[in-house]
Amino acid sequence: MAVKTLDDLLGEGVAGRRVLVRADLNVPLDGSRITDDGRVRAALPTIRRLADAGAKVVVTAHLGRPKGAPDDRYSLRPVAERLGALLGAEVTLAGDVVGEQARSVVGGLADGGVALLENVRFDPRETSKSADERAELAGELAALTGQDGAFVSDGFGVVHRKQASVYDVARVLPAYAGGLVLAELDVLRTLTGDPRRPYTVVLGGSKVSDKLAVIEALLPKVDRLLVGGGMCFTFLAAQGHGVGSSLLEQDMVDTCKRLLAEAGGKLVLPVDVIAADAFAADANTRTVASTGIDDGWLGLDIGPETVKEFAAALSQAKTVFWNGPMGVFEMAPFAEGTRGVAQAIADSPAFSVVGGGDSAAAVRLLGLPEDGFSHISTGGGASLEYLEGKELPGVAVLNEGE
Ligand SMILES: Nc1ncnc2c1ncn2[C@@H]1O[C@H](COP(=O)(O)OP(=O)(O)O)[C@@H](O)[C@H]1O
Ligand SMILES: O=C(OP(=O)(O)O)[C@H](O)COP(=O)(O)O
Repeated sequence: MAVKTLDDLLGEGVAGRRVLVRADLNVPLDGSRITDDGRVRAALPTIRRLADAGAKVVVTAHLGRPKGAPDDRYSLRPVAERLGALLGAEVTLAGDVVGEQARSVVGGLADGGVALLENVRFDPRETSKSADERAELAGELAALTGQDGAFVSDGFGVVHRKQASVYDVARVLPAYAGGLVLAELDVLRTLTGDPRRPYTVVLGGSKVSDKLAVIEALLPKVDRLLVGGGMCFTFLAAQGHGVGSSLLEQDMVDTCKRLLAEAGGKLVLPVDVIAADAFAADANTRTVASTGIDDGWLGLDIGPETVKEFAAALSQAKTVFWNGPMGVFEMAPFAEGTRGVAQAIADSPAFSVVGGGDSAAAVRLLGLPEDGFSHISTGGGASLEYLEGKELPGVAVLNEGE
């Protein structure tokens, strides 16, 4: 049976009904200041359509990776304010996830009103490995919507997570795919069929163990895999090079050795890096060969020779997918690698997709031309897992409906 969509739900009529929307509002923050609100903007159309149709919209989302307990640093307060400002209507933030405050805020919603529940990862059941615990939270989220509630899955960036507010809740409430999820899948589908070649994938960022697992599946599908960012140091260590205090996934070193052997010349690593003596914008820095980062130093960006090599490979490509910044672009001394690679993609006529919260933010924050990319996706890990051919739990569950 085909997935039911937001259009189907609107066709059924939502006036006066409480509709739970899972959005991905995981925005980059500097303290409590949102540095890029791309994900909030991407969530607007679905929320707006439901509110305009008279639904009482209850949004649930996560921010960062808190440890399953309330933590003010990860509060969605700034997001509620931004969402309200962009909608032009007040968005009340419930002070908890499914507790008394959530029930009271949701109970007080008028038709067309929007409320945001506090960071769903404050509840340990959200990310629990126990299906029973997740189902319990899903039941409590569903209960907030009352008798004729519905669930709209619109957090594309999180559909690869088998979590209570993404997966389990869709088994309890009538579930519908939101416009953002459908639009993202439409674009990514074009990359899985028969991409124009050479097909070059660029990987970086800091979610190293998540993404190392993806490389194995991607290698046979791509012509070139350029690896920078925090990703590259486990590979450099696997080649026997010193990586100093750089981001390193020690227990993946053997996997990286195997991947390097399997990849032949397809997998391209940096030849130089910008090393720093501290993780700070005012650290001392030097450009060093990637074959030798001294103890006490850490690689925080790819170097200028690497940017040239990556840019040359990208200029040949006909299809490009990029996820993960090449360095700690949030600090100016370590932004040039990301800027150089992003510019090379923007300059190339290839069909190009950039995915990921931080990668998309980098494009905007570094002032690159957004129209240089064929598509800017809100999901990094989700896009990668889709391209890898993996089933996305948050999408698969929508197919389970009656
Ligand atoms: N060499 C590095 N060392 C540490 N962190 C890095 C390095 N390169 C990039 N990063 C960090 O990676 C983060 C983004 O990673 P990730 O979440 O995997 O990307 P995305 O959100 O685009 O999927 C950025 O905050 C950036 O500072
Ligand atoms: O930022 C996200 O993913 P991304 O960094 O892969 O784009 C999503 O909000 C998912 O977050 P998670 O990787 O903590 O589950």
